[in-house]
Amino acid sequence: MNFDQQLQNKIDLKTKPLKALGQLEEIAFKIGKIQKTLSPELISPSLIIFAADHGLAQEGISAYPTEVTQQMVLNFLQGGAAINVFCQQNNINLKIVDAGVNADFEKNSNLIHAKAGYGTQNMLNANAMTAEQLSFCFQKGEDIVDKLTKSKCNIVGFGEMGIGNTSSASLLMSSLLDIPIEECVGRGTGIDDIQLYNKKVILKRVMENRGCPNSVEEALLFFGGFEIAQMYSSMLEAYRKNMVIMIDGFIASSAFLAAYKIDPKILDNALFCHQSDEKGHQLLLKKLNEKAILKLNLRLGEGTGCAIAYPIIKSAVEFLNKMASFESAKISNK
Ligand SMILES: Cc1cc2ncn([C@H]3O[C@H](COP(=O)(O)O)[C@@H](O)[C@H]3O)c2cc1C
Ligand SMILES: O=C(O)c1cccnc1
Repeated sequence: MNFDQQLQNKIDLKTKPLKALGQLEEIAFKIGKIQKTLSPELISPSLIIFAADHGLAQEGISAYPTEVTQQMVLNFLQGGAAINVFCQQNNINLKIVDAGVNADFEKNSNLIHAKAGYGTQNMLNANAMTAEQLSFCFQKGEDIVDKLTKSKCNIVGFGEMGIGNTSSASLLMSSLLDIPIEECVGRGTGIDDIQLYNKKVILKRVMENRGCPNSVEEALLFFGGFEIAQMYSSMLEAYRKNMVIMIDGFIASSAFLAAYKIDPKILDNALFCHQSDEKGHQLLLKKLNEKAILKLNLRLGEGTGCAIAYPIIKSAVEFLNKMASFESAKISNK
């Protein structure tokens, strides 16, 4: 029996009808395969929120003002956001990264300073970032995950905060998958019909003004943001370090899509924690041929889908390690 067969056999011989633990069995198989063991472990689960501002937010493409990005970073540091509550509930270690917020923050042990600028450029008039800023983001994203693995962490989720970033995510999705932008644009923080119409017009104009990117790097350079570029390189580094990678909603998935375009094998390490209500996410998952763990109509970001799905992921590992087999429990198998 090869390793895959041994792992499947261990799952199949648990005291349950064949396949009766459904998607939990797929998760257990995936994690066993990542860690190349029949007895996988989840160590020091962590979640990193990348925060940054977006120049395009000046164009009225979000329901909320840009100051909310910096205000939410303070909320994360004070423990008051949704992600704080769910991370605390599930013992997930949380770090916040200032990837390029339009404000300066006081030193804080939970805040990582990785500022590429005070927000991206307005993409209508210029590339979101310079080549220097992009390579800075790549370096920081890698360093952050590298440091995390020093604490033996082997499972990491990625979240984000940045008013206007559903626009970046839609532009990345449209350009990387060659799908018309209309199919990739949604209501983000909850814009109304008129604002949605305006958002589509603006994003079409961005695409005309920037042109068609010739590479993943160029797509990130054109459409940003700093938090998405850092998430992208962090995900690739997490893959190189063979971690289990938890993917949140639409925005995190757009960063993942960019990473996938560079190295499709990253899919082997990824768990899509939930299907966001943001239009575009369902199609993105379909294009990757991936099924999310949860569908709770969340449309928040911050990594909340990862933190909520984590106990389910843990259940998959627990049943694989702790459930009796037909043989050990002396139960008749068919
Ligand atoms: C209070 C508040 C908390 C948030 N936490 C995440 N987002 C989410 O909404 C933003 C994306 O939506 P859009 O592109 O429409 O601006 C991101 O910051 C995302 O993380 C929030 C948004 C708000 C207003
Ligand atoms: O799915 C997401 O990541 C999302 C959706 C809406 C707003 N912010 C984030």
